[in-house]
Amino acid sequence: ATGSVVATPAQYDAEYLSPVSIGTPAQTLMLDFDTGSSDLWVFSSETPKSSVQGQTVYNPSKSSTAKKLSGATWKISYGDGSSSSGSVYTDKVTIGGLSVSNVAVESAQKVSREFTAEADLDGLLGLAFSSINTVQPTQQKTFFDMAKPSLDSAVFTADLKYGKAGKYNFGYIDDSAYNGSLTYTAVDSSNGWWMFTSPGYAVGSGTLDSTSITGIADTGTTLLLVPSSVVTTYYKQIRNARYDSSQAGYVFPCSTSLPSFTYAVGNSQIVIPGKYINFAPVDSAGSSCFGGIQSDEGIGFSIFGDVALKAAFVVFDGSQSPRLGFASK
Ligand SMILES: O=C(CN1CCCCC1)Nc1ccc2c(c1)OCO2
Repeated sequence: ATGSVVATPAQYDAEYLSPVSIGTPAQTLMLDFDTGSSDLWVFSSETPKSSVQGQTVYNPSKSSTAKKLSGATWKISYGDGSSSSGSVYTDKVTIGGLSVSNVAVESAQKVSREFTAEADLDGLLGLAFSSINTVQPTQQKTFFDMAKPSLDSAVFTADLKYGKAGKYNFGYIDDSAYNGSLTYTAVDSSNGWWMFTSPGYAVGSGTLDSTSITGIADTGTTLLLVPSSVVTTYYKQIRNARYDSSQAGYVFPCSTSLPSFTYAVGNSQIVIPGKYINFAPVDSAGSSCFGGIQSDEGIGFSIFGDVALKAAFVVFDGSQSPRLGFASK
């Protein structure tokens, strides 16, 4: 089996949302596919009304295929400080024509204010390793792990785009979606993430600096978060860029033309065009813009978020020895 679903950007490409059908008859919600976590959770009929502001909710009592996972609970907090928690059902989940039965659908009984404020986001679909799923007392498998036995190939691919709809595919690699060839690189999944080491980077047309960057391929994080030495080197190339402590990041005039940022993958390179690194205006006047490359200070590793991933076609290979494949496009 295979599946293919659109990934539509929201809020200046801050997140990408995909339609997911849950239950019988189908209840379709817009979920944020997150390769940085491993819980499929949704706004639901159990979410306090005061916490639901525009989201579409999943109602298990209206699904003939829903089953309560008795005694199971979940609780998750993300690097940006947001969090959610609740109860667990199993139900049929269909993504882009790919149907999987008995998938753990985690019903939110609490969500933090960041999620309430995100009217377009109805939940998350975790695509990291099942070893970091938060359901207790019985840890649950991700949608991808549940689908794997039925897939033509044990892979999914992320083809996110700048300011327009991209795609997530399951079970196959669309060789027409990228240029040249895929370069595969080793993954350390021991902490549950798609972690890899980029052997170097370059700013603009400069030569490759062989400072390696170890981080996770994370579709759920908006920006590229890298060591401060790399951040400093990048913004040093931009006359009017400065660190704005009130924004806790580098900003520059929105009219600035930005240098590209290149990250190495094995012996090949992915070039992030400068315009991808102008993330969003920090003020309504739109005079000052927030950089798409910021520091990974305090995280413990770097994060190749959407700013980095949307410059590539990325294969998440979930075979016996997981690996990541990158190609330019
Ligand atoms: O929290 C996230 C991504 N997260 C995915 C689920 C929705 C809410 C955002 N990323 C993240 C991860 C580490 C961080 C960080 C942000 O800010 C500082 O460290």
